[in-house]
Amino acid sequence: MSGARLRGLYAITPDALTSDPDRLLDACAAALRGGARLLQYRDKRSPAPTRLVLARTLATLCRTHGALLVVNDDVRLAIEAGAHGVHLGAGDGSLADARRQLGSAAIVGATCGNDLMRADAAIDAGASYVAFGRLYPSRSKPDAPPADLATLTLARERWPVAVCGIGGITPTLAPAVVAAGADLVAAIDGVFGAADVEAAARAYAQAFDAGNTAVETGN
Ligand SMILES: Cc1ncc(COP(=O)(O)OP(=O)(O)O)c(N)n1
Ligand SMILES: Cc1nc(C(=O)O)sc1CCOP(=O)(O)O
Ligand SMILES: [Mg+2]
Repeated sequence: MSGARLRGLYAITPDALTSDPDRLLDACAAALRGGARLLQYRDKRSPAPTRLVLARTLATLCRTHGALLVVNDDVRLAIEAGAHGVHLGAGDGSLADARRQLGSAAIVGATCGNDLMRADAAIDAGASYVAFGRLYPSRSKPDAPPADLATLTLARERWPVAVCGIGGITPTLAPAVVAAGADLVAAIDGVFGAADVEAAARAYAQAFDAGNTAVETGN
């Protein structure tokens, strides 16, 4: 599936579950059953051996569901785990080096804030998608600087690579993000903070259904 266009719900693992692998794996399985197309393993707390075991298990789980695993921050872990790719922010190392190490079929995602020039440089360096956020107030990352839906629209018009929106996106807000031009809607709390993770993921996935016009701007 790596060669296919990236589109759909992009669920990102929450800090709250990284210390409880069984609950983490159950919640990720539910998100994938609900229709998440990409899963990001984002774990800044666990020791390296635990992260390798979890990343390998999540890569297998994603394959079982026809989905893709992206590892946050760590190219080496992505390779060792057999993940489909990596997501890198400004301080996480070179996108071009990641592309070289992972190969042409891998996913290499880049944090771009609200900055189209950063996106331009990321695409030149080989990014598969460019992520803009935070679009709404975020409980998971409250200090992330704000970004506009209009930036998604400009990026969508300008480049052929996938455009990702992130930050405070709930299932209710997802249709507005897709309407603005997002190919990928990334979310932590809206998926994994839900009482029913599978149902929440399904609600996000519906934002990508043709003809969904249930746009709520959140403003
Ligand atoms: C899809 C997606 N977009 C943005 C980020 C943020 O990455 P970064 O700026 O490196 O911050 P951390 O997530 O590492 O705290 C992301 N992880 N995923
Ligand atoms: C990890 C992350 N990066 C962001 C950015 O703007 O770059 S916002 C964010 C948190 C996303 O979680 P939630 O869906 O719970 O707001
Ligand atoms: Mg990072």
